[in-house]
Amino acid sequence: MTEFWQQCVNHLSQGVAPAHIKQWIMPLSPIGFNEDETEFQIAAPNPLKQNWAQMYYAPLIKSLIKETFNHDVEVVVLINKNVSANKDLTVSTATQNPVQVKEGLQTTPSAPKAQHMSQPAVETISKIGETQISVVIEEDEADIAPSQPIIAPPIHQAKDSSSDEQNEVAINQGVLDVPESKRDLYQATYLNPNLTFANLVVGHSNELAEATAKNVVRNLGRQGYNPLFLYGSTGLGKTHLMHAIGNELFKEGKVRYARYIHANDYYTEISAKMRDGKWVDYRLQDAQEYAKLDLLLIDDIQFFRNKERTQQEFFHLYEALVSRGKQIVICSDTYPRELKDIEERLISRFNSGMTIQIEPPELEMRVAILMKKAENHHYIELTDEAAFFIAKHIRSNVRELEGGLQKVIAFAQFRRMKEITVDICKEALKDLLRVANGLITVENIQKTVADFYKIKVADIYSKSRRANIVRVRHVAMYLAKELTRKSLPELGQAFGGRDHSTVHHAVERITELRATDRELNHELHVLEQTLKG
Ligand SMILES: Nc1ncnc2c1ncn2[C@@H]1O[C@H](COP(=O)(O)OP(=O)(O)OP(=O)(O)O)[C@@H](O)[C@H]1O
Repeated sequence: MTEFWQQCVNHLSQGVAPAHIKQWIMPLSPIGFNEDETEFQIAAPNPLKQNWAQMYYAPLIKSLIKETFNHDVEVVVLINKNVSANKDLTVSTATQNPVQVKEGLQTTPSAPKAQHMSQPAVETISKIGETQISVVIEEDEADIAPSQPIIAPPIHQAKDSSSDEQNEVAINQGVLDVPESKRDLYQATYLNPNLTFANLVVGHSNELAEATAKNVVRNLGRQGYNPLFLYGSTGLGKTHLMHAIGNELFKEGKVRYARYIHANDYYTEISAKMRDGKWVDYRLQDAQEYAKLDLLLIDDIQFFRNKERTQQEFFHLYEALVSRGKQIVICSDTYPRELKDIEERLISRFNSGMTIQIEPPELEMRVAILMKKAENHHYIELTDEAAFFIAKHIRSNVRELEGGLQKVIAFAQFRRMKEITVDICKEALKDLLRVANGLITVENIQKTVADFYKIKVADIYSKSRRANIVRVRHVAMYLAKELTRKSLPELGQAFGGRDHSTVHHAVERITELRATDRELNHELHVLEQTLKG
């Protein structure tokens, strides 16, 4: 058992930061097989570590058991608060470096090494109950210069899938490393190599979407999966998943010509050609190029709203691709039937493949995402309590969660603190907590906005259609959506009994304007700061 557990630890530790090993892997200990040998049980000291281990480590241990003992078992992680091993663990954090499995004990191919790796520096022996665990820590220059962006090694680095080096796309430290021969092709895809399946955290809210995305990779262009239509609110990982599909397909050599494009950029391309009198050129060249694609990934399709010419053009492209069995993946903030001002023939096509929703992540998943993102920053340690604290207070979406973590890290770095505690989070996220704790009310927003633009609060509730009043009302609605947890119907009610769609429209309008109107952006910034105190 000791030897086998050593193998498990080695396997789980590959390419993983020491802080992470110390925090997540070392606290686990083997219990053993149950009586009828259908389960291999592991003990974890608390529910968080139990969840994490069940989600990420159990499948790997299961396959290792299959490999080693040729035995199919379920791996079950149980809580045992008395895992006394925790006290005895002595994983060195003297260097904050990737851990390589000690030679001779290794049973699986080692993870690709970071480019600057030097010789092993420290060998550490840890004790779990009766089990001796050893890991060798190596020096890595990347850690010496933490200010450089470091891409997190995924918990388990993907292994190179092909022996044909010419056609191989290796994954190195979570970044797609595209061979020279394919670099131009890859660049033309506009894919982001950092958005992969390996660094996507999977939980209840996106497990179906992730599984379906992987099915698309397996069944490329197959009816029933084409198009894949992913929808959900902002910042939940739709774009990430879309890029992951593209990267995986490119890596596996299943597509040669792929393209990721935001719907608004597609529209801009088309309208620029029309404006410049180059429509014929567009149809003869650009449109032909699009039609050659093996894979089209189009983001935020709701931006096609009311853009009739773009919709027509896209319809022709869609038909050209799907009729040749080429894959299309679409993202949207809503499901196809709910899309506004989009041609019926497009909507019915969007509906004809696989439509999957991504939902906001639940607490455990938010914690897991934070832990995963914190791995990118080898020079800090995010404590379990701090991760829980952030996850409890930032619930809306992953983008905001990332923003919160960045704030906390910047705050800790500025004060030269390595360990991120709840106190640091409270201090760093003061603004955010005011919002989260409901200290900002709709009434407060209405009053502040009315004062700022020098109109009466009553005008905001009123039915007035005067342009300046409508604009101020929209700004107040936008801020109320951003800074409170009220739903759209609740906000409609708070703004003089209006329909939720009115608030939705106001939020969309101000969001769009804010991206282009610097003055409005500045005003909103001032208002946000005033309201957050
Ligand atoms: N499950 C996840 N695991 C890891 N990172 C995630 C996950 N979900 C989202 N993210 C990260 O959160 C950020 C926002 O995600 P993304 O841009 O994919 O959201 P989106 O749903 O496309 O939002 P929008 O509709 O606003 O475009 C990205 O940095 C992404 O990598």
